[in-house]
Amino acid sequence: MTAGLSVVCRGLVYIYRLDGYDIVALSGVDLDISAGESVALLGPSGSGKSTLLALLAGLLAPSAGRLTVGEHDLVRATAAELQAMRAADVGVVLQGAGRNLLPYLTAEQNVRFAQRGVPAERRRSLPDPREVLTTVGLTGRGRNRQRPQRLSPGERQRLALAVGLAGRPGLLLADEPTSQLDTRARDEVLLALDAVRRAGTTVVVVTHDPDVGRRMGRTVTIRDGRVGAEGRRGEDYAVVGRDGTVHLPQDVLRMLPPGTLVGVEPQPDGTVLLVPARANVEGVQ
Ligand SMILES: Nc1ncnc2c1ncn2[C@@H]1O[C@H](COP(=O)(O)OP(=O)(O)OP(=O)(O)O)[C@@H](O)[C@H]1O
Repeated sequence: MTAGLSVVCRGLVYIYRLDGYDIVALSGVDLDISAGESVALLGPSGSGKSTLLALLAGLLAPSAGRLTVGEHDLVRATAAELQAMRAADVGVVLQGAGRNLLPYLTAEQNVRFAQRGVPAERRRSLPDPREVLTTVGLTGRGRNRQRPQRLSPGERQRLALAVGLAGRPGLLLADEPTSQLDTRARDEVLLALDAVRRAGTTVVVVTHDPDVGRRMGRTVTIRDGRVGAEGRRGEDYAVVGRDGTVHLPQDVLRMLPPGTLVGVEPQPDGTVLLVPARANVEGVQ
């Protein structure tokens, strides 16, 4: 078993500075992920998913707010501490399997190479590369001795996962691990992610694929740089932001387009009614 790492984001902000302009990619993310939990990050293009993943990986430093991964405070950490965290505790699988792999090494050598980055005192307790390949279903038929080019797209993606897992991280982050795969290859990757989860690793996956979301147990939808909605055990919820705003689901937004005046009426049974103002009410257009 691997000791999964928890994640805490509080009012997390990230601003890109580009040609003198500020681009606010994350505008106050509040998110708790428990040790060993698996979460799919969903959301429209440009909503900030990849930026959040890069912050969790310690590849970007927060502009404001709080962020901890296990015992690591990623706001206070020095560059050397972040590097040590990445080497020992966090596995990152970049979008596009090939970007994670060295083409001239075999599958087994790719995993072994990734293990070299782990601090020496931890390296002794790492699993054999073949064991890591077994976790992602990549054993048999001599696949451990194949170079990435000789593997199928699904196998390559699973090898990329194995490379991310090589150092037995407490947190695995994967950006779009099932994109550009056919249904069968995608199912193989999902099975591999199930195995990673069962081993106790915390898993955060950025995806556009609703099936991946369903499989992960919990979905977190990023909208306009913050958590807009969550799905848990098949139920969908809007999330109240720290400023009291709520992103309404699309079907409700069609009934209450932006600019609609609504009365917010708490009910005795604990529910809350949103009542659109009638257009003929005096003073209300
Ligand atoms: N390197 C960068 N420099 C400037 N702005 C950036 C940079 N990377 C992302 N952005 C901007 O930050 C915002 C969030 O981008 P991000 O890539 O995190 O979103 P995303 O949800 O992952 O999108 P996608 O699903 O298309 O990958 C967008 O407005 C994007 O244009």
